[in-house]
Amino acid sequence: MNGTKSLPVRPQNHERAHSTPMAPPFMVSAPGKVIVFGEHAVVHGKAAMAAAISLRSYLHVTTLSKSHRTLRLCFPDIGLDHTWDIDDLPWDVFGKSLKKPRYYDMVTSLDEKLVEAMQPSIEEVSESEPPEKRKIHQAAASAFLYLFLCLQQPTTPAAIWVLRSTLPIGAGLGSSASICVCMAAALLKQIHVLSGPHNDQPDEEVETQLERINRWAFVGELCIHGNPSGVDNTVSTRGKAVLFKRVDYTKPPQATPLNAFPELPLLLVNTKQPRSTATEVAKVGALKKKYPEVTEKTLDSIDQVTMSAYKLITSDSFDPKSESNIEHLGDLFQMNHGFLVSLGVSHPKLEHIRELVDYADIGWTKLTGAGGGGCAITLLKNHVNNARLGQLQDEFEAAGFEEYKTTLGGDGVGILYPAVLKNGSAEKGGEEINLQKFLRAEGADDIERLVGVGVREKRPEWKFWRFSDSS
Ligand SMILES: Nc1ncnc2c1ncn2[C@@H]1O[C@H](COP(=O)(O)OP(=O)(O)O)[C@@H](O)[C@H]1O
Ligand SMILES: C[C@@](O)(CCOP(=O)(O)O)CC(=O)O
Repeated sequence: MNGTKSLPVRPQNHERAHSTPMAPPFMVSAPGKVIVFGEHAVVHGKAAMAAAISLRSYLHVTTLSKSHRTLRLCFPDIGLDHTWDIDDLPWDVFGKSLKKPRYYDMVTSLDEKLVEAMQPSIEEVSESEPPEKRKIHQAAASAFLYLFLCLQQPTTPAAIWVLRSTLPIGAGLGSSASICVCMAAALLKQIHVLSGPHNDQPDEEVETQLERINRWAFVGELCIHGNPSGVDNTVSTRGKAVLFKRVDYTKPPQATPLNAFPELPLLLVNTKQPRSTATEVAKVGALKKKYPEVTEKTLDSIDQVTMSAYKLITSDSFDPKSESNIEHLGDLFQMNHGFLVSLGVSHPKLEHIRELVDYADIGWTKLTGAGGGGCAITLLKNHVNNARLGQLQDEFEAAGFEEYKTTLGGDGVGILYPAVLKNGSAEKGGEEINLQKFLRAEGADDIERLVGVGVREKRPEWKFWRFSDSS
């Protein structure tokens, strides 16, 4: 079935009239991240340090009555609107040659038979779009469909899935991981295999839920960019900050929480140069194949930088207000960036940001995420002159870059069930967030205002799986 062409798309009136929702609409949200140290090296078994940011994805699920048999994806950020008939999906691949995975299984690679069986359903997505756009649509649709087929049944109720994000897409801030975490959590919630989240949930139970979501989010990431390390989905699921390492892909990764991640004075700047994580990761893979020894040594050096930063940040004496501590961390930023340049994943626009900061002499810059464009982070020196900073920000703007205001170390995946917020609303019982309202929100600020998890204001209706010792 082809999707509607014009967006934003709302259900037709007759669609609404015939739909007696079986379950209330609900929402799921998960954050993006910045990799502070160790991108790319982490794909090759080295350590990385990453923190959740306050920019997030939001997924809204409306279950339809039994008279409907459709599965509709409405992802307006990328202009995707596609509807499948649930009965046309390749359910019969399971049981023949392929055992259907269970929701608690650990899946670490994509099954070629399932990928192949899904192909006709993916081929019909955005047929009339230009190839580049179609690729973006098909990547997101494949991640969803793969998880849907693995986790749900042919008898699953019809639903409309609306996804919106306040994250820039393909800019190194983990947009793909945050949407995969949302999809995995919502699909698991729909089949009632998640307990909570609720206050006083024992830590072991919290761990089980987060692990379950994270495993499936990783599978979604496999569909979008082929060879993910898992750091992005891990920090997006768990929130806060983590030191992450995955040596053996058949086992869960090591993720050491960094609950007391320091409040670092960071600038986050987007070159707006589009690139794909898959391409950048493949570049490093090719370099390693061509020059195994030198590349391995460079990756090892990045590992040492990351571990050195970890030691520094977690030492009792670390104080972000201390000039020498910040300078130490800044030197590590500079070294990490240099190694990434030598791996070939920088971009002239990223170098331009670094040069502007270097000329202003107010901090240390490194690319963050896959590079090749996307974002850079700058660690500011203490006592930076405001006028100088303002001038630098003007220079960023003049170069066509965009700066984001964000805080580090927030909550991971959260659920709003049902999709109702008090919002100081006069509506009895609170304001119901239906999909029309969600689709009408214009831009990131409006999305935050309507359904944001509450970085600026308290939104207690959003629930998170939190450990007892996390502040
Ligand atoms: N808001 C969104 N809506 C739909 N798809 C998205 C969204 N954000 C990310 N994606 C999917 O993720 C892909 C970007 O992934 P990637 O190249 O890894 O970039 P990033 O560094 O932002 O994670 C997009 O091509 C698209 O398929
Ligand atoms: C380059 C890498 O280390 C980070 C990619 O981050 P992003 O997709 O650019 O946000 C890849 C990975 O860890 O899977």
